[in-house]
Amino acid sequence: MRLIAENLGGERGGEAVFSGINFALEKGQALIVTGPNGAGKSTLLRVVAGLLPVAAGRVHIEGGGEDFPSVASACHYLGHQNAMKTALTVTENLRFWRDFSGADFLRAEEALETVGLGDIGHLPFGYLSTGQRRRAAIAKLLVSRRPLWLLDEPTAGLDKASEERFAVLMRKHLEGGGIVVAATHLPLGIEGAKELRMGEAV
Ligand SMILES: Nc1ncnc2c1ncn2[C@@H]1O[C@H](COP(=O)(O)OP(=O)(O)OP(=O)(O)O)[C@@H](O)[C@H]1O
Repeated sequence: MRLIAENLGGERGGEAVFSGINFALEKGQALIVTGPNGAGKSTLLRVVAGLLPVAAGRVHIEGGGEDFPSVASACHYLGHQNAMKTALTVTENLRFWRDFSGADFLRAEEALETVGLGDIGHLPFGYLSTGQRRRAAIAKLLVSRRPLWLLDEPTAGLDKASEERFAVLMRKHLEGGGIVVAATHLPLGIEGAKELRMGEAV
């Protein structure tokens, strides 16, 4: 399976934010997207995920077969907002995402154990600290099996131990043939990742 962007352009509010983006990622490869605030990293991830329209060029999956014919069907998108309902418990939120995304992987309880939140699944998501919310959102990546992880500043708000735990999860995902595209200002602990630096030319 490959993720390919060809001459990709994106815009916000009718203004071009980036253009001419090209990359091709094979199974097991990661792309780290860097650049200053406002460079268009989040916009790029949202365009790739299909949450914003493509303004120019195209982005597609090759060799995804029947299970993953499109980027949208192949990806987990982890945005700045954690996409969890504050009034539902952490476990209820993860069960929702497991049902919604299909391709069951870990159970909600197992995913929470994996991110070190095994004892707070019963709490409403709204009670969690910033870092705990991020860890619960990371657990969302583990409740259904999707090969492409699109991650927007995934480690923002995480303590050192959680950062390291997340690096292990990403490495496992890559070793299992997954693909990662991550926008970040911080090192993510993945060796051999490609880098795309944005904000230098539009
Ligand atoms: N809804 C919107 N309408 C108009 N312009 C927008 C909208 N959302 C974002 N922008 C603009 O698009 C540009 C790119 O923003 P984006 O969030 O993609 O940058 P970023 O590289 O992810 O920044 P950061 O490092 O601060 O997260 C910015 O100039 C921003 O002001």
